[in-house]
Amino acid sequence: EIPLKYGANRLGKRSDAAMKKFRDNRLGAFIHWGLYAIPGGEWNGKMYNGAAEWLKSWAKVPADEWLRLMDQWNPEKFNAKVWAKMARKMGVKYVKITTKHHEGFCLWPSKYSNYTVAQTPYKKDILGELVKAYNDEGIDVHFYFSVMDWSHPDYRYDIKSKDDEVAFARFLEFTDNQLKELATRYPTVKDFWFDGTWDASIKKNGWWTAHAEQMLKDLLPGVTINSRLRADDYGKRHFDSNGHLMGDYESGYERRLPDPVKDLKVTRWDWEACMTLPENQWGYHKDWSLSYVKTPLEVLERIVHAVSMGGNMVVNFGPQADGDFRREEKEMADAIGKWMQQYGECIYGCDYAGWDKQPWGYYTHKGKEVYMIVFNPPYSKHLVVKTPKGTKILKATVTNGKEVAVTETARNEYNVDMPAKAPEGPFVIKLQIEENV
Ligand SMILES: C#C[C@@H]1N[C@@H](C)[C@@H](O)[C@H]1O
Repeated sequence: EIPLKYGANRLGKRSDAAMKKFRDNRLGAFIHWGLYAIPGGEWNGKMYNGAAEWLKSWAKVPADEWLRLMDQWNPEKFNAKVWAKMARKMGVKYVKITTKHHEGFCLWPSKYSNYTVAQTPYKKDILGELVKAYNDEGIDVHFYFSVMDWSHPDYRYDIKSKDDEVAFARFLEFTDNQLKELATRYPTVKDFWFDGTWDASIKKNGWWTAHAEQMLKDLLPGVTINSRLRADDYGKRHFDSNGHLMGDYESGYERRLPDPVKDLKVTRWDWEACMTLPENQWGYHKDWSLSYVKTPLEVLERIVHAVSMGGNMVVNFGPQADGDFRREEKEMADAIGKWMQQYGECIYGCDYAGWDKQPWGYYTHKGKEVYMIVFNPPYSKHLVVKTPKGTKILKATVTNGKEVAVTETARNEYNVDMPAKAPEGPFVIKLQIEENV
């Protein structure tokens, strides 16, 4: 192996309680909320169909002009308790909040920046209100933090001169200060999800990424850190130059998922995917007609797909500037919540089953049980199941406890009958199994 000073600190999955909780949570929500919610994708009368939180970039708005949006930041409908109840009803076990996105506006009153909620008409600590409200509902809070900061004069996309080096060193110190501030002000935070780490300036400072991870772990024992923060001695990201995962879980699956047959390598490590409802809108965009918007069924399938491969799924919400959510997002949260209420046991605490993928849907596994989550019921009314060598199916029940017939058709092959009255929409059959027979 290539000797590395800033490569992976650990081989294999973390096995401590904090990581187990991260893993068992399985379903999270993303909150992308910042100044970008005010223009909602429109600038000087022109609508941009790129991601709304990148509008400053699409419309080439100078930082000082963009940050003047702070004068309008006063979400009069914002109620952290209402947001937390919506998350609980959706069945998410954690929420990732954008503490600071690329624009540099901080949802907390950072003493290291003039671009924070404290300098807006709203004044109050939004992040603090949200952390308390979610925690009071038993929901873990994770912090999204963008290293790239378009508001900061010392940010550099690349390091091409001594001046760049000196400025970027100041920037990294500023970033350390903000991270320490977040960790000490909000000690119940469970995870840092870093973004905006793809520039050459970060790749050339792999040492800092390892330092930032260690600094947070010293301040918050058990905290989890995503792979996207990390760059090794040679600028390799997520996986170091020896192919080992850096950070505690892979975070490369943004708006995409590993193939359930060809990409089974992901089951060897922890990973978390995140997704948007439109094709690519994280922050609030006024006009969702500009791209396809996923149905609850399509969102559900992505959640189940991720868990079936041993990953977590985070579904994104982009609150309006007034602090309320758009109708489509409220309806989505409601629809997912109804399904999770009925079938959540096949998601929470579940993992990759290691059984061959079948066309009718997905498997998840917990203890002595394997769950079949059926999205595509076959005309044959039989669900073909192939178990690994040495594994037998003892019994199959639908969630209301009713048994369905299981017929062995060959060694390690079974037909599991569809329930006589198949429920509307994706449903779950629970298999009692016996292994090493
Ligand atoms: C690119 C990019 C960013 N990564 C996603 C999680 C959003 O924050 C988007 O703006």
